[in-house]
Amino acid sequence: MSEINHVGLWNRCLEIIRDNVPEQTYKTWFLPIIPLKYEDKTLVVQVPSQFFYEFLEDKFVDLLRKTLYKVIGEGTKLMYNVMVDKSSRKTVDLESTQRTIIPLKQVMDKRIPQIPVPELDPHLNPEYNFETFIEGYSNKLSRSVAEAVALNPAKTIFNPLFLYGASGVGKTHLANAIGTKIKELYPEKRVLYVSAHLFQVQYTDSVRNNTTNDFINFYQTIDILIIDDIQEFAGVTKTQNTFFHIFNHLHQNGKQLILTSDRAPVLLQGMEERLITRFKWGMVAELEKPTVELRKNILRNKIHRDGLQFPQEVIDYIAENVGDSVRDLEGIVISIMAHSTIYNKEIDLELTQRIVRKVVNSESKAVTVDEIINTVCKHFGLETATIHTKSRKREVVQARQIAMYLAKNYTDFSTAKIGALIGHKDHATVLHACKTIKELKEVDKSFRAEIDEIQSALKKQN
Ligand SMILES: Nc1ncnc2c1ncn2[C@@H]1O[C@H](COP(=O)(O)OP(=O)(O)OP(=O)(O)O)[C@@H](O)[C@H]1O
Repeated sequence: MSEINHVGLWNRCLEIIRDNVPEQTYKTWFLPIIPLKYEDKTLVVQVPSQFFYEFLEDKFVDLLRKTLYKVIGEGTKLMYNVMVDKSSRKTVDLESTQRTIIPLKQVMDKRIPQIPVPELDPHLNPEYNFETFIEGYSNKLSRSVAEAVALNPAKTIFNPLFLYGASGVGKTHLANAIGTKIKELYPEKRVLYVSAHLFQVQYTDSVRNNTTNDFINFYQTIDILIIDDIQEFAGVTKTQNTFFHIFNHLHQNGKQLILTSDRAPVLLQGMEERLITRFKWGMVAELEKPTVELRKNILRNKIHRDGLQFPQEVIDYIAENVGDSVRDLEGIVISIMAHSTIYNKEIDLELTQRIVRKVVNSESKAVTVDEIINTVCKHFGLETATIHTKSRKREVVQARQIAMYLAKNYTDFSTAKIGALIGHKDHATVLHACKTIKELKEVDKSFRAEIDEIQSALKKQN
C-alpha cells in the first residue's frame, strides 16, 4: 500500500476516535501518533515514548481495536514503533495488547537456576541506566563511585559497594545502572540482580528441597552480584549465614558485590556483626534526598522522555511541593496525565495543585489566610492592617493581589471568601488579582523570584 493509504487510513480512524473521546484526550493521546505503514493487515504507528504506548494500551486499546476493525477490516493488527531514545532516535516495535514492561520483581523466577548455567539472565531493568539517572548534588558521590565500579568491576577499592538511602532516592536504579553498564562493556560477565527478599525465598526453598548446595554453587558462579534491600536479611540468621559464605567466596575470588539498603550498615539491627564489618570493607555511599534542583531536572527529563509537555510553573510547583522520593514525583506526573485525560482538562497549575495536595502535605499544617497576609506584608515592609484599607497605593495593591493569589493556591477557600478575608473585596477582584499575578510571574523574572521567596517563607512556618 502506498503512503497515502496508511496516512489516509489513519486519518479515517482519527475521525472516529475524535467522536468518541473528549477533545483534550484526542489532542494529547491521538494527534501525536504518526502512521508509518500498513502491510500484512498490520498498521504500524509511531508513538513518542514507552509511557505513551503503555497509556494507550491501558486506556484506549478497545477503542483502537474497534476503530481499526471498522475502518480497515476485522482482524487488523496494530503495531507500535516506540521512540525509546529521542537523541539517537532509537525505536522499538511493540505489538498492541502485548505488555512488555512487567515490574522486574514480578518477572523474577522463584526457582533456583539449575547448574551448570550456560547463559544467565541478569534480571536487570534496562530502563534503569546511567543515561536516565539524573545527577545532582545529593547523588553525585554515589553516582561517580557507581560509574567507577561499572568501568572496572572488582578492580576498584569499592568492593563491596554499599549504597544506602531513604525510599525512592534511586538506589535500585543506580545498582541496575552498574549492572547494565557492565553487561555492555563486558558481555561475558555473569551479572545478577536479585532482591534480598527473593534471595531469601530461594534459600528457604532450597532448604525445603534439600538443594542448598546447588543454591550456594549457583551464587558462587556470579561475577557481579547485586543484592537490593539487604536490610531484609535482618533477623533471618540462616539466610545471613549462607550469604556470608557466598560473600566471602565471591570477594576472595575477585568478584564484585553491590548491595543496597535503606540505612547505613551501622544501623542494620538484627544483622550479624561479621556481615556488617564486611559491608564496610569497600565503599559505603549515601544517596541523599534529592534537592529541589535535582527534582526539577528529573521531572523535566521524565516528561521529555514520555513525549509530554508540562508548563514550567507546573514543573516548579511539583518539584517544590513533592519532596524526598523520586517515586512520588513520577506518580504525580502519571496522576496529572490521567486526570487531564479523564476529566478533559488542560494541564495547568490549578489541576496540579489539586492532585499534589491529595498526595502530599496531608499531614502538614494547612496555611491560613492570616499567615499569608502576615508573610506578604512582612516581605514588603507593610503593616498588616494596610492590606484591609481602601488604599490604592501601588505597593499596597500589589501586596493585596499577591496575598489573594497565594490564598487561592494554598487554601481551598472560594474566591468570594478570599475577597471577604483580604481587603473586603468581591470575587471578581480576587479573580483579577490571580490573573494579574500569574501573568506578571510569567514575564517578570525578578517578580517571580520575589513570589518564590514569599512562598519559601510561608513554607518555613508550616
Ligand atoms: N537521579 C535520578 N534520576 C532519574 N530517576 C530517578 C533518580 N532517582 C530515582 N529515580 C527514579 O525514581 C524511582 C524510584 O527509584 P528507586 O526504585 O531506584 O529508589 P530506591 O531508593 O531503590 O527506593 P526503595 O528503597 O523504596 O526501593 C525510579 O523510577 C527511578 O528511576
